[in-house]
Amino acid sequence: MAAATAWNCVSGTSGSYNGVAISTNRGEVKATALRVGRTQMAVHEGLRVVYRCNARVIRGNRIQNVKSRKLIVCRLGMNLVFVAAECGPWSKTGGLGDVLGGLPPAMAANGHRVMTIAPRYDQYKDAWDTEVEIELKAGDKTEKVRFFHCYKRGVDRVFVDHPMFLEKVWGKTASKIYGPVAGTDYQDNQIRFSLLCQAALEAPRVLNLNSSEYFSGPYGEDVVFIANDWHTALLPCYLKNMYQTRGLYMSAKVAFCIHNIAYQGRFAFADFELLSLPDEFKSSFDFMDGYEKPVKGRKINWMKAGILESDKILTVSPYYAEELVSGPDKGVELDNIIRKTSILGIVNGMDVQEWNPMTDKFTSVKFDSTTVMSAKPLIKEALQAEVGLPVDKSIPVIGFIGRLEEQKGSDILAAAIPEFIGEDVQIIVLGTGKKAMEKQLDELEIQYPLKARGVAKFNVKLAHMIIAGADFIIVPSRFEPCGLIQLQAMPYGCVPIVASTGGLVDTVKEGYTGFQMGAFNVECETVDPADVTAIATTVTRALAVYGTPAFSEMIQNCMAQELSWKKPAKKWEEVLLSLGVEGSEPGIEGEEIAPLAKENVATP
Ligand SMILES: Nc1ncnc2c1ncn2[C@@H]1O[C@H](COP(=O)(O)OP(=O)(O)O[C@H]2O[C@H](CO)[C@@H](O)[C@H](O)[C@H]2O)[C@@H](O)[C@H]1O
Ligand SMILES: OC[C@H]1O[C@H](O[C@H]2[C@H](O)[C@@H](O)[C@@H](O[C@H]3[C@H](O)[C@@H](O)[C@@H](O)O[C@@H]3CO)O[C@@H]2CO)[C@H](O)[C@@H](O)[C@@H]1O
Repeated sequence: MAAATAWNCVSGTSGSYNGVAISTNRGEVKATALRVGRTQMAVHEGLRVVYRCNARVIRGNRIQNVKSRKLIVCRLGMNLVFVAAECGPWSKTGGLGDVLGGLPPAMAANGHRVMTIAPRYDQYKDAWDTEVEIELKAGDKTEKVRFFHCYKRGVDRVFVDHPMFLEKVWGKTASKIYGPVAGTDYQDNQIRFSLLCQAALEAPRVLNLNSSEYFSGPYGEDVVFIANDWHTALLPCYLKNMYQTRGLYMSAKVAFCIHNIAYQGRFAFADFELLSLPDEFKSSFDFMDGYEKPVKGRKINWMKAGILESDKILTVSPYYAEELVSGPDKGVELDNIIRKTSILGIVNGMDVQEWNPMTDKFTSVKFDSTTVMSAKPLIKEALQAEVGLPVDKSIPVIGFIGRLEEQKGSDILAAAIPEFIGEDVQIIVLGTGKKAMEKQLDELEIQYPLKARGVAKFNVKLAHMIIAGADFIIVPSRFEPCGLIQLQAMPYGCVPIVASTGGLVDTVKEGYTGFQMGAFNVECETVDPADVTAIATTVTRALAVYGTPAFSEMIQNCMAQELSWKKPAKKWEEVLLSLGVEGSEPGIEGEEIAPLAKENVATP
């Protein structure tokens, strides 16, 4: 066993252990510090990351087993600040909120100090006023923002309070985060998200956070910011222009993660004046396209600037990373920019506490891989009864859950249903979004009363019932950066039928854990007849396997996978460490610090 670098036992049973290695019940750890009890760790050569575990302390040729739950092995770790417009469960329109809910606790579990910063859209009952108020520039005005805070699952959850967030969304639903209705944006979104980025840069310096048993005081300046999607693209610009020019945050770095390149934040070129940035940044924002919206011709493009000004560009699956640089169609005209910077894809994890068939609070029967074959038919009957379809456990049921936008291909599915509905099958479609697509859902029941149901609602309970009771989940996306639905479905033995795009390629193996339909036409204005045929033929193929031993095997393959945030978090750690922020060190392998907090669940 290798000797560890300097480490220290701050208090408790055993004195000082300088210069030894320890092995823990989570594998060998080269400890850089050791702590016993709740005593706040005195910073020892900058070491402050702590973790509960049992440990075997090896001192020369003597091995000492220390079985205290209070024993904490410490390594340096990193200070991580995630910034986003959504943060589940407090705010969510879709997968972005889920990622901000799940990845930060997984990073904290590995011993890093982790903060998320998102707007305060509502009077969250678990987040308290820190009474820290700062003044920020917003266009030609000065605005005061306050920070609210709570500490959950090992993460400092920080919420930026300003009427531009709270007044617009409070009392309404989380789908109003970006605009009054799907497809329409608030006029002042640029000011709103400029405030978010500026506040995010202040938070690590001004907030004196002490809720954690393991950390205290402000995060300081040696931090990695993880900016997510276009709303946070100003952050690297402000970091350079407002701080580093003053000698602040000199070693801080920004990783920019693209969750969906379809939304880039394109605005009139003249709006650059609103951003409180000097002209030297103009070229990073400068963008020409052939579209008339929001204005004809030259524009600013927030995401382009975020990509160019950040230190590392990531996205949410390796295959999507390839698609983004493949050409203007899939890179949505930023392919040339991303080719310059390069990009890395890490597949998302999913919330294994919420999506667990053994503990699911929305299903009457709990199951695992040994009981799935007898449990699923019972849940299927409950599902059929819930949506008003004929109750018959022998009929294969296909589910769809998703935002009703062209991305998700619900319009292609609607066109394909007549092609396969003659088979012995039922289909249940759940989603909200564009009104025309919601109407398509309403029509399903009229057209196929005994076979199909469309539910135009955001309904978490029904989403769980579909995933637990349906035999297949269909994901006919034109493009899909990662996709969480197929991840959520597989632990329930709900076999995915997916378009071959983005993360759906990385996470669903043809014939092993699901069925691939081939890549669809990414043109959003048309429904390509070839894609309609691909859905119909693949569904027919899947239905032919239903009920056979091969299908049981697929169910087992799906359920055997480890789809939590654990593995992705390790990959994220590797990338963020490579940015070389002062004082950063790897964490350790750990379990989540506290159970899932579900006090504020946003329902768009
Ligand atoms: N009507 C409804 N009722 C209840 N629950 C519903 C629902 N509609 C959707 N959901 C839930 O919302 C989430 C949607 O996840 P997706 O991965 O499909 O995200 P989305 O496309 O929004 O996000 C983007 O970001 C994520 C995260 O990076 C990427 O996975 C994805 O490809 C990218 O497009 C899931 O948790 C799902 O269960
Ligand atoms: O989780 C779902 C997606 O949520 C985010 O996307 C939002 C996007 O960032 C916003 O700009 C807005 O998008 C609208 C767009 O601005 C507007 O021009 C028009 O095209 O309609 C769009 C939809 O209303 O809302 C999006 C959420 O609906 C997140 O950034 C994505 O990664 C997620 O996929």
